[in-house]
Amino acid sequence: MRRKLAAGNWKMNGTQAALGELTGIAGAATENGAEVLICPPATLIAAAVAKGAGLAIGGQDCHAKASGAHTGDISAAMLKDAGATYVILGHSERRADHGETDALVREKTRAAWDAGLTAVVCVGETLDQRDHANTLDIIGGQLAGSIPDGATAHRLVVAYEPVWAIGTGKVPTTDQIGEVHDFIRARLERRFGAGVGRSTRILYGGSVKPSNATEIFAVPNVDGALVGGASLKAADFVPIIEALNAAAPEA
Ligand SMILES: O=C[C@H](O)COP(=O)(O)O
Repeated sequence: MRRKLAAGNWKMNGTQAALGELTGIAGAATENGAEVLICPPATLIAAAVAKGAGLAIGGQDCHAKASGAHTGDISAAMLKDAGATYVILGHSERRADHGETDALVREKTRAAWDAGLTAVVCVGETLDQRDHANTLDIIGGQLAGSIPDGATAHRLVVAYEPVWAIGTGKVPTTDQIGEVHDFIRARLERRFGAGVGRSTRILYGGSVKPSNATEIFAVPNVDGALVGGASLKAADFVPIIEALNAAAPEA
């Protein structure tokens, strides 16, 4: 059985004052419900671990190397040392802003696994790619290129985030989400075997809000969400967690 996952990506938002939101968010995390993950800026990870009892805390990126002369970067082991258990990798904003390729994301994922972190590997098509009916080819290529051999359901989560849906208020239809999630599930089963493929969680991300969460979580093979803007405030994120808790478990 796949435990559902409500993941919040705070991106480059938040100072110490933002940690006050964690109390309300943690209040919605129950032992038998969805796992709740918050990925704050790196500066807040240790404090979030201290304050966010009942929450998993993650990083938003890590370097591919374990240590060395890489000014400004953070290794997977450093995230782990600060108390993180997850790290988001290959987010489209990093692919766009920092030129991250599938090959680099694969190296980072390997580094995350070596440090004992669960990697949330992001994939997603641009609007132009969707308009040219290339969505599944793009997703298939990103999956093949960004995930190293040796995946397990414990150390891998896949997040499907259409680039055109991030922060735009535009959301794919439930049929479009379902098509991509079914495709990702099939690719994971084909490459890593039925056991790993069926037990790996696949999140949807892109303009998830309290108003659309229930509909999205009813789509088969949607095991939760990677939420940006609506994870910054407990008042927005808690109803999303509750919608996930209310969603039927996967068949
Ligand atoms: O990582 C989160 C996604 O980029 C979604 O962001 P958003 O919920 O603000 O659209």
